[in-house]
Amino acid sequence: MSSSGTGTDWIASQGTPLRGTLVVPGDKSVSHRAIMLASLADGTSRIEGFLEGEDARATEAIFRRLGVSIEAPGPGQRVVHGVGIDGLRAPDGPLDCGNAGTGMRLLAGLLAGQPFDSVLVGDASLSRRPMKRVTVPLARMGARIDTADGGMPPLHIHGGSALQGIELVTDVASAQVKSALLLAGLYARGTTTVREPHPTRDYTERMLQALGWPIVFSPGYARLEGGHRLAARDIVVPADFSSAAFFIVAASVVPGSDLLLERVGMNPRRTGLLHVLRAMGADIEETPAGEQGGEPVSDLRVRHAPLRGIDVPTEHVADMIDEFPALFVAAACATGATVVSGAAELRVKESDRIAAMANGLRALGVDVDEAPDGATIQGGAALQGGTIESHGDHRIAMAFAIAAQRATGEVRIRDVDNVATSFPGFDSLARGAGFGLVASRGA
Ligand SMILES: O=C(O)C1=C[C@@H](OP(=O)(O)O)[C@@H](O)[C@H](O)C1
Ligand SMILES: C=C(OP(=O)(O)O)C(=O)O
Repeated sequence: MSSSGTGTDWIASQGTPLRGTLVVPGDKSVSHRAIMLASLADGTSRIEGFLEGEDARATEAIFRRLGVSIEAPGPGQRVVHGVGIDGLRAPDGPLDCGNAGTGMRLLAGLLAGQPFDSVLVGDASLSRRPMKRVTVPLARMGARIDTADGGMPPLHIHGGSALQGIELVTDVASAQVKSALLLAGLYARGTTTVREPHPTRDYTERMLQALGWPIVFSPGYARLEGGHRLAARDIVVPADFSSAAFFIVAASVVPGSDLLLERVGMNPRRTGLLHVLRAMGADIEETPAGEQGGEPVSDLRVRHAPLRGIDVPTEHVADMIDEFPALFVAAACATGATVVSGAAELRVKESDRIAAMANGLRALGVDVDEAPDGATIQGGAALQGGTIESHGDHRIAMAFAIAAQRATGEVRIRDVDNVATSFPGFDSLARGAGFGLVASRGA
């Protein structure tokens, strides 16, 4: 997605207290994996709650190009006719991952094990994101992948390599890297073992197990061997915690709010934001609502509460990696300073999220000090109106839509089309809950 400002803008301003009951769309991480693993399974899998966002749809389109028949009988529904672990066929051209780091990195591992060549490309933002984190360890397994200069996409993956299972310790805490190695491990001789510096989301491991592939895993550790098969199974995708996070923060910071978010996915590797917000004084009542697709889900009732700044414990960073844009806004609305550290990964997401949030908050009158791996946000000052660059990053755009609900003037958020990658319909859901938010042609 371009960051030139030629797309849609939002004009956001204070609305009413946030009230009502919301269900946010399906989890992006689970949706990518559901398409991938159902495609490789023997038999037909039905997916419910599939995220109708551009990232997950890009992965779906890629598997169609790889010869998998996927029906879409209704919104959020997919019927995937699996071709079996060795059933993918060579694509007739480059495969477009769109804006999705998850799609490209997981596919790098999966396609490295195929007998055919493939090329993975992405949009302008994805084309600037680092891929050596997957290509270097995959090369140690025997994969042959060429990148552009500096380890950037496109990825030219040479098929027909004999992969060898090895033990790898990842340099960064990244579920994408871990998953790429495990997916290559499906095609490797012997055992692939991955250890992580901090535990990350384990959806790949859980879904492999649910589809019958023997795997041993615990936080920060996963081990599997090649040579098995996957059995088709129906998959229910829970609501995405990272999408719910914007409403959790919004209801916390807008006075008078009382919002119920129903059946939110509560995988413990995703919910770091809840610990941090509660430590800041947030009022979040959690009622377990059973399981969906093997994941715990809860109803979350969030009421406005005064927040105070904290030092964010680094142990929570990996468990809230996509929630920092929203957290920066909570910090700006809290009294006192909030210190974020150990979060250098934020600099290599869809945008440099530390710089994008620091610059945007400064434009609204907030004092922010940047560090290489985080920032100190001085909360408590009244937020002003202003113009914000989203840098074509969905999470930056949504974070500033929340900030605007506390601003004294109008906030123009530029270039918000990218929100459709993870949260299609965010603006209408937000307006329904009480946000002041209208779309406008980019100025
Ligand atoms: O595995 C996944 O589905 C994801 C892992 C995280 O990325 P990293 O693995 O780069 O931390 C996260 O930021 C991304 O939105 C989704
Ligand atoms: C970083 C994200 O996704 P991806 O890496 O898949 O582009 C995100 O959704 O915030």
